[in-house]
Amino acid sequence: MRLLGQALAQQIDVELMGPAVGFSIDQLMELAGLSVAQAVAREYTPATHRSILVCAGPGNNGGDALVAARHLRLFGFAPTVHFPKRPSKDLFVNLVKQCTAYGIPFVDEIETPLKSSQLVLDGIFGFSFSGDIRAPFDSIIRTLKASPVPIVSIDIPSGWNVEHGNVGGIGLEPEMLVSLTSPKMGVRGYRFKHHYLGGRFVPPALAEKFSLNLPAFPGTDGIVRLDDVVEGEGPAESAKI
Ligand SMILES: NC(=O)C1=CN([C@@H]2O[C@H](COP(=O)(O)OP(=O)(O)OC[C@H]3O[C@@H](n4cnc5c(N)ncnc54)[C@H](O)[C@@H]3O)[C@@H](O)[C@H]2O)[C@H](O)CC1
Ligand SMILES: [K+]
Repeated sequence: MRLLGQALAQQIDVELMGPAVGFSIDQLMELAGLSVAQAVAREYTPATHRSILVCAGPGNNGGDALVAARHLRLFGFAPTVHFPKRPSKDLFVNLVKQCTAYGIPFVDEIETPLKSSQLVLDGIFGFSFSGDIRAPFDSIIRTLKASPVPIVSIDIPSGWNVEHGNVGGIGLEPEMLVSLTSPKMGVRGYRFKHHYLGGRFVPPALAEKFSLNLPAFPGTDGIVRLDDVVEGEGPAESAKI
């Protein structure tokens, strides 16, 4: 598999939504979030991990988390969402509306709900994260790091540099990662307890164009388990596993 740097991940995103392919962000986000919920349900059950604290950030990684929350609710889990910085775009307003219609509560702080959660879903930052973690996400990430509740991260653990990984150890340390499109360079060399690839939406011609070398998704599944340590070599943008 080709590991993606920040620029390449963003370029593929742009091409997916460009004139040649024609996806809308809503479509991609729905498929991404559904695959995250399916991967969570593959590894955890409502009997043991019913209460899930979903932390949604200010970008599309947060949108994926809101979509996943909605599907997790239908799969028998009880998500609670913390979404402190909400974009004004219709897409996000409607995702909040949908969660509310599904009876999913929104909370203003995470300390209390974290104590009664069995799992955290990390949709704080994705492939556009860079620089030092700004408020309020700095304290959210600190609180999550200090908690024993296991974390599932969407696309890349939040706080990790997309290309260089957990620089300074400031990022989350999830037990599960659901990479979307293809794993990011920052996770090279790490072994997660569970690592899945989701986001089964890349047209074969685009995968070919970028030499993504994606694994086969079994049957009709939207997810595939990646068992190996994420390895890769070569310069930025061209690392492979
Ligand atoms: N093709 C795909 O794989 C798809 C992936 N999806 C998901 O989208 C995210 C990437 O979304 P994007 O909106 O580009 O960015 P982020 O979610 O990473 O967040 C940007 C957001 O965060 C703010 N920010 C950046 N750095 C910091 C910082 N240091 N401190 C505080 N805030 C920061 C920034 O200002 C923005 O507001 C990808 O990872 C997938 O999860 C799509 O859903 C579908 C297609
Ligand atoms: K994340």
